[in-house]
Amino acid sequence: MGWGAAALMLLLPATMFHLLLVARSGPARLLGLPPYLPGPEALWSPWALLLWLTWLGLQAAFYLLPARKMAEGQELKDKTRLRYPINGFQALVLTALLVGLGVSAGLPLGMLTEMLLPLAFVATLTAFIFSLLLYLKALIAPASALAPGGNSGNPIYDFFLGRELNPRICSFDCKYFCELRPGLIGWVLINLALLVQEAELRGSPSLAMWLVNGFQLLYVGDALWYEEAVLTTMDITHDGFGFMLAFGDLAWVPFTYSLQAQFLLYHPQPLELSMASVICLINAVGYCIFRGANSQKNTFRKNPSDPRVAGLETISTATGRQLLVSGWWGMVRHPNYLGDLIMALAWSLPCGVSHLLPYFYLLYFTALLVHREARDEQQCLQKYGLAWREYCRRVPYRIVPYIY
Ligand SMILES: NC(=O)C1=CN([C@@H]2O[C@H](COP(=O)(O)OP(=O)(O)OC[C@H]3O[C@@H](n4cnc5c(N)ncnc54)[C@H](OP(=O)(O)O)[C@@H]3O)[C@@H](O)[C@H]2O)C=CC1
Ligand SMILES: CC(C)CCC[C@@H](C)[C@H]1CC=C2C3=C(CC[C@@]21C)[C@@]1(C)CC[C@H](O)C(C)(C)[C@@H]1CC3
Repeated sequence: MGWGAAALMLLLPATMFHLLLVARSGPARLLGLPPYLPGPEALWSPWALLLWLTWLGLQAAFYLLPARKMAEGQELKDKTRLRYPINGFQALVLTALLVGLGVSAGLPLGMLTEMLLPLAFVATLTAFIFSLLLYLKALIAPASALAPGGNSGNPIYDFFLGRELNPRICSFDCKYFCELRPGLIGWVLINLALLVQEAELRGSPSLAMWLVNGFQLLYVGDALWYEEAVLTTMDITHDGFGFMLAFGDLAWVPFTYSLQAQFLLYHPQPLELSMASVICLINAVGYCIFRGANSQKNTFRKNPSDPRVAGLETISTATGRQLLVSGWWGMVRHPNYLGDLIMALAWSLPCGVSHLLPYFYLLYFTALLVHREARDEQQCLQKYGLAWREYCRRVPYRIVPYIY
């Protein structure tokens, strides 16, 4: 258990650096060796550290600004509910305004692309230090504040999965903040820097770069617009906050999710308008399924008699909650994952089919969602018992109709 966690703690950052190095290399081979191994001078830069800490500080300041709404989380073991500020979209807009002001005052945004390696390094370092502090903090937390997993007694495993469910410093919720702000907004900022750099190098950004930027901005904008929905995801309600999530949120998301744009900067791809239209259509279909399914479930969970969901067929469970068996949730058991995967395909297609590298996200994401689906299935079976079995009988496919 501890060995597996230790191996992942080495493997995940190594994979991220591999991707960063390979994306800028000529052959861009996902499965090949990286072109060179970066020395300390390529990884360490005090400027990158300063920039990273400023970024975290800025996002933390935006988090603390008055919010348009305070939302309540799920009920905790001690029957209390935490409150969360809903101002993520506001943070995105304020960041965009600040960056816009900076660029018009001559800030060389494209230069950010030269700093990706040292930035990824300091983000990884921060994730390690942060997880260590979280681990220590959990030692003095009451038992009711601990996550169901991550408390095995094996320090390496617990450090990796995270011991405390909702670590907070006063009202500042560390996990909720990291899940949506620095990493997700950082991802679209890196994408934008790559677009600006491409324009500087080649006169204008390519159509492929526009598409990747547009699609991923839509995804991040959507996540922040519907921020409240993240409060019901298993990351917030079930998983502890340890190295996996800290590294995932702070380093993995911004530096590997921007892989397609990184690839395009170093490997420009021609894209015809007709093909671009097909790709836009694929993204739109994926987005409609993803948003439709997530909103349908959230509306239903908030108020089952809401007219938008009141006509849907349901199964009653012994807990008093109901399960949807028609609408999006009657098509497959995880229609939101299906939509997300279709979008992931649309993000890679602008990069052409000559390289496997831009499809890394699609491959990784498929593995992540298949694993996540199995975990969720297990939890639902425990929660709903026979009613869940009945749901599985009526909706036999998990993610892809007639296939899986
Ligand atoms: N881009 C990325 O890296 C990632 C994106 N995601 C995305 O995050 C989103 C949230 O995913 P996730 O938190 O995993 O899971 P879901 O949003 O799918 O939530 C699963 C929960 O929904 C409820 N549920 C399941 N079936 C039904 C039904 N038929 N009727 C009503 N409620 C049902 C159950 O909880 P209950 O009954 O308690 O309400 C279940 O535990 C997804 O869109 C996913 O694609 C996720 C991970 C990574
Ligand atoms: C480093 C590991 C290999 C894996 C780490 C996993 C994390 C990167 C993901 C776990 C769940 C996530 C979610 C989103 C981003 C990726 C992580 C943190 C999410 C914020 C993306 C935007 C979506 O709209 C969402 C539904 C809000 C997502 C919630 C889960």
